[in-house]
Amino acid sequence: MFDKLKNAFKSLTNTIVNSITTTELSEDKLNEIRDELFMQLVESDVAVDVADAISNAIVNYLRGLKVPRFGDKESVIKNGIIDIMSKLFSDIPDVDFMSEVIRLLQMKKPVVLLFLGPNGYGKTTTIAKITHQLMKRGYTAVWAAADTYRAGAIEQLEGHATKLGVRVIKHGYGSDPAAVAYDAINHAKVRGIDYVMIDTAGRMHTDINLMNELSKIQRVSRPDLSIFIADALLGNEALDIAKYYSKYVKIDGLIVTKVDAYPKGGAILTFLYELKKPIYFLGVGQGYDDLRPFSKAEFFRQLIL
Ligand SMILES: Nc1nc2c(ncn2[C@@H]2O[C@H](COP(=O)(O)OP(=O)(O)OP(=O)(O)O)[C@@H](O)[C@H]2O)c(=O)[nH]1
Repeated sequence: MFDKLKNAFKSLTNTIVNSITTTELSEDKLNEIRDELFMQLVESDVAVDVADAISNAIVNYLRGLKVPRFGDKESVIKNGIIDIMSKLFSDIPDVDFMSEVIRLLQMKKPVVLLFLGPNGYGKTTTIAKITHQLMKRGYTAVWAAADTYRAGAIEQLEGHATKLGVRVIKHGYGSDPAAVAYDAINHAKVRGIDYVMIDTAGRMHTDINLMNELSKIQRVSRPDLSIFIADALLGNEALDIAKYYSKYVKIDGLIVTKVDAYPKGGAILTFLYELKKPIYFLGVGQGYDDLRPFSKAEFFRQLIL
């Protein structure tokens, strides 16, 4: 995964290892390294501002750096770059999603999870994947079919629900989605169900009615976590949409889908840097087990080591 982004860091390390000696790198060489890294990051789908911040931070680290003549240059440099990346992204927490939702359940029941994002980004599939993970650990869930707008949305949710053996709380199309969410939470309270997953509509994101609708669902259901589903393949578009959503609804964290079909990898750095929200999982396929917990530290190690 992320081959293009990994190659960008690999060629960066190679250039540095081949140029750095016991003397410092010249300003000309540093500029060359910065420009080359910037280009490769942008080609790997990292947004321009983010590519700029990363290449500047790395060049600042290299300025004045000397490595011992017989030292292991490569590992000094790789670890240095990991350190710089960790500092640059230090204001975004790493959250272990499963531990967090299980911790929340010690304090209240049901735990309410709200899923947000445009149509087709993978909301429904992700709800099914997370439910499957929770059910494997012995927890119970109910789903709220709060996309009462798009024809077929309820049936699509029910398709996954049948496979997993989950109850779907639904009203008719055109009904108030906040009422569906409210009913699902009550259902869970009465039956002692652990988790409520709320599926929401994702039609044209600039639709102000949709934003008001989502904001009402959030007010009524008071979710413990509101999760934006971001499609990796749609990088910058997904970023703009997430920013737009966040003017109207609170977003606690992200799940990035379709990473299996996305060798570039750069959108992950862009989402982290621009949105300053934790990424809980990466979606890596269409099956229910195709969900990988995400950790920044691990991601940087994968890219650089
Ligand atoms: N390869 C891959 N496909 C995925 C992933 N997540 C979702 N998909 C596929 O993306 C398509 C859209 O996913 P849905 O879950 O239907 O998306 P949605 O956001 O609920 O969209 P609507 O149903 O249009 O509201 C489906 O074909 C999924 O199987 C993933 O991580 N990897």
